[in-house]
Amino acid sequence: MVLSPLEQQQFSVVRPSITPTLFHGIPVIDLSNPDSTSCLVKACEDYGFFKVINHGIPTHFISNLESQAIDFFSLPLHEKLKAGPPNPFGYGNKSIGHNGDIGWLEYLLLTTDHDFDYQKLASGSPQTRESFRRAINDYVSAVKNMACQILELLADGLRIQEKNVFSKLLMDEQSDSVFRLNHYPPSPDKNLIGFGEHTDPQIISVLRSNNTSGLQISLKDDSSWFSVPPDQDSFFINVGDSLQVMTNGRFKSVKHRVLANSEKSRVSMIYFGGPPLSEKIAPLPSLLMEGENSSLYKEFTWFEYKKSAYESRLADNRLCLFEKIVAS
Ligand SMILES: C=C1C[C@]23C[C@@]1(O)CC[C@H]2[C@@]12CC[C@H](O)[C@@](C)(C(=O)O1)[C@H]2[C@@H]3C(=O)O
Ligand SMILES: O=C(O)CCC(=O)C(=O)O
Ligand SMILES: [Fe+2]
Repeated sequence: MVLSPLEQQQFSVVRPSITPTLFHGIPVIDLSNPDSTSCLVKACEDYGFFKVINHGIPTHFISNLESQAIDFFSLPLHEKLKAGPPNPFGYGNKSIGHNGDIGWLEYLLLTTDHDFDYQKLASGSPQTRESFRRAINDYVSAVKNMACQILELLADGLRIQEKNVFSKLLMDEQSDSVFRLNHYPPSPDKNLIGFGEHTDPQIISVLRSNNTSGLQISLKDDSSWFSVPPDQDSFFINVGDSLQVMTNGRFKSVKHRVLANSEKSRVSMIYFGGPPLSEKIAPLPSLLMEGENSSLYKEFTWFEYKKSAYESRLADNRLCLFEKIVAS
């Protein structure tokens, strides 16, 4: 990929100024260990981010999808562009969202229901497209089940009676979940931003990447960045804005970004578990203090939040529009 003069200007604006530190303290959750619940809750409170091992997702679902994604991204640009633009779903190149954000990446943004027209997936035989579609479906179904398992453990850890209070939103037929394949080619400059800083608007995000570094997280209100050592055999989980609201701020929606790598390409696959559009998002009553109106957020529907989020720039604080003004 080559940058146009205009893009060069835009990219120079997003050059990071702080040298990142490798973060070795990432909570590691062993999903095969029945005692992991309290560590899970703590990880969501402290960081809104953790790594999952012993997840039980078949390795071939991951490797099959990764190799088909690489085949797709290896196609000539004019073929890939036939699967775009991503409004809302399809192939995108450097431009992220519709409000001027750019990054050193190309991607495929897909619905997790059957709305996406796989015919758009560029050249190749109908069999190639069918096999790509099947690889995506197998992977997404497995990862969605894992996300639900995690959400049920979290509800349990928060002593919420209704164990599926979060997971039912992803399991709902109308769930507005998204799947994304990102490809960051080796960059001409090691300080280029691959995917600018942001929080994910949904409930939970499940990220898997190859062994190329680049993901960074920012902890709590600190503005310094920590690099996440890549691990292609594990999954990384982000708490999204909606889960922060449903837990009345107890869980933190983690700020993250990706720096491009000047030596190797990075391929990531992310499932964003979201609620149905009509779902009301508000702090769960059992997490509020009894007898007091301690809710930090105004109630909104996922449709309202998503609309507002998609009108914002990546780095904007999207939740502040929905925060209650607390009298001092
Ligand atoms: C700049 C934008 C891209 C984004 C929509 C938005 O207006 C703000 C949120 C962005 C984000 C971040 C997480 C996911 O990658 C994503 C698909 C999402 O739901 O919200 C992207 C959106 C996008 O790439 O369209
Ligand atoms: O590609 C990655 O590793 C992360 C990308 C990301 O944060 C996103 O797509 O929302
Ligand atoms: Fe993200």
